[in-house]
Amino acid sequence: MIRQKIVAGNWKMNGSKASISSLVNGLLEMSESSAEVVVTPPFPYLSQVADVIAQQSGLVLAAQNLSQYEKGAYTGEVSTAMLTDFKVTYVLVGHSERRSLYGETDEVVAEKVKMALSAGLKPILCIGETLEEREAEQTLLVCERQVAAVIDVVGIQAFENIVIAYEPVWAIGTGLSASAQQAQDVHQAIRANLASLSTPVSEKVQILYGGSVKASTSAELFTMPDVDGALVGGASLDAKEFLDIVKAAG
Ligand SMILES: O=C(CO)COP(=O)(O)O
Repeated sequence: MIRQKIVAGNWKMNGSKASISSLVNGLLEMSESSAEVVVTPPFPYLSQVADVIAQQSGLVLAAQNLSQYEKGAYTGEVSTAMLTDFKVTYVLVGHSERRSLYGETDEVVAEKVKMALSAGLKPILCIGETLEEREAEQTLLVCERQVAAVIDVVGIQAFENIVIAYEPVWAIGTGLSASAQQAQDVHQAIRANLASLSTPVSEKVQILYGGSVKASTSAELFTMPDVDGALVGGASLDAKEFLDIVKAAG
């Protein structure tokens, strides 16, 4: 099955009004691409980016996080209704930084996925093992556990509307990317695991790779049959570098 590639930039906690304006303007130089191109600004800049991309199709808006609660006394949180108000399409859920620095458990991640889906947002479910877990040969076990926790809450069919991002923790922000083959091996195993529950769903689900993706490594990465795009951190802060990754996706 042909799956559309997604190239998503996760800007994390970076930028200012001025730098984000110039980054988005740089991205508007994008030429035709068969890939879906997604940008994920920090919350305060969603509106600024939404306004620019409303006038220029080709970029799709994502948020970095959401609350698992609907509304009310949750100081500092952002609800799905607020995200849909700004025409957000995708939302990252369970990024490893959220899991490790903010204590998001598999259960919280699953609740957030459920909340996102109920509002019509598409979750990009981030999974991946630490270096310690890889060395203990637990990579697949960890990924399967993280996916299973979500299946338990939303069911396998819901994965028709969920994107998976495999982001090995040891490759995030370290400059140490997984090789294209290492990514392919894990993606294939994740898909096979989903196939044991539903082949149509497993064939449809897009699995992105994230972790030190650069323009120079992305071409090989995108030749892998089970790699359906990339979730890019650092390199997405540079318009030219990011657009080169988009180009490599086709
Ligand atoms: O965490 C990531 C994307 O969500 C990857 O970050 P880097 O590309 O900076 O390693």
